[in-house]
This record gives sequence, structure tokens and C-alpha cells, in this order.
Amino acid sequence: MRFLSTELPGVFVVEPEPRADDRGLFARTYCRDEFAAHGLCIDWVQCNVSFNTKAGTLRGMHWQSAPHEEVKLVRCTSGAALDVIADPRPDSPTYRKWIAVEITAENRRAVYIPGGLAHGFQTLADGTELFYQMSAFYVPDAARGARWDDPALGIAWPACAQRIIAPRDLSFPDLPI
Ligand SMILES: Cc1cn([C@H]2C[C@H](O)[C@@H](COP(=O)(O)OP(=O)(O)O[C@H]3O[C@@H](C)C(=O)[C@@H](O)[C@H]3O)O2)c(=O)[nH]c1=O
Repeated sequence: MRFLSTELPGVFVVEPEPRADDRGLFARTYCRDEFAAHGLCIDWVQCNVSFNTKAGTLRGMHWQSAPHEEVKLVRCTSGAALDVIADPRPDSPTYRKWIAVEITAENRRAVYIPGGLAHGFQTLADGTELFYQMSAFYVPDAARGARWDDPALGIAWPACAQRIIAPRDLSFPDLPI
């Protein structure tokens, strides 16, 4: 696996190194020792799947507050999505910074997201499924969110014919500027 750092400290793109032969390919998608060698989380307590019927489905931007911060390892197992990570912590040197990574079933990239950062995605194809490994349990009372179009973040989402967003995700208050 290749661990590629990003402009948001602590966020990594994890790329598999496929071994191809006549049958297809084989690739490691997670290795405890390699993650530990990079100082990354190796203690996953929950795995989630997120299926999205339509292209243009946007979920996020979500995180859990202390002491329930979640590290997330997110990959796309069907279709394609633009995965977005933002820093919603006003006391952070990278407050309001965001990055986007295209994750697809074909490129098999995973995105490693440290606790406390906001995560969301927009699907780029119908029938897109994401698979998450999570370092902490779901605690609904600790759920926090930033709106997809929060001016403090200014995320450049891809254009699409129709964006599908849950009412809760449209109701998050503005982050301070
Ligand atoms: C996240 C989560 C939700 N649920 C329930 C609550 C609700 O009834 C239903 C759907 O939940 P949501 O609407 O919050 O699902 P969703 O909007 O897909 O939430 C996810 O969004 C992306 C961007 C993330 O980063 C994830 O960590 C998670 O927050 O599933 C669980 O039971 N366990 C969980 O871990």
C-alpha cells in the first residue's frame, strides 16, 4: 500500500498496489502492521456501508464531538464518489481548509480521516456504495455537522443535475468565519 499525505495534516490517501495476472488482480486493502508503522489507527470497532441510489447524492459534512471522535477509513466499493474532508475546529491552524479525493470502485483508493474532521461525499454515479471502518462507536448525541454549502468552508462540489441531500444535512448552522 502507498500512504499519500494530503494538504490536510493527518489525512492520507491509501492506495493499493495491485498484483495483476491472467485471473485479474490481488491487492491488500488493510494491513495492521503497515498502518501502525505510519502511526495510524489499527483499532476499528465498527464497519458501515452506505449505498446511494442516485448520482448527486450528498451526505455530510459529519463528525462526532469529543470524547467520541471517530477515525474513519473510507473506500468506494461500487460506483464513484468525490470524498471531501474539512477542518471544522475553530482553534485549529487548518480551520476551514478542505480537500477532495475521488474514490472509485476502479481506483480502490481509501481515505484515512483523523477524528474531529468533518467528512462528506457526493456520488458521481448511480448505485454508489461506500464502505467505512470506524474507530469509535456511533453516539447520536455526539453527532455534529456542517452544511455542504457553508460559506466558511466554500467547498467546490461537482455540478450535477439534481443534488439529493437529507433534511438534517441542510439544517446545520453556519460555522464561524
Ligand atoms: C452513522 C450511523 C447511523 N445510524 C443510523 C441513524 C439513522 O437512522 C440512519 C442513517 O444515518 P445518517 O443519516 O446519519 O447516515 P449518513 O448521513 O450516511 O451518515 C454518515 O455520513 C457520512 C458522511 C459519514 O462520514 C458517516 O460517518 C456518517 O455520519 O442510520 C446508525 O445506526 N449507526 C451509525 O453509525
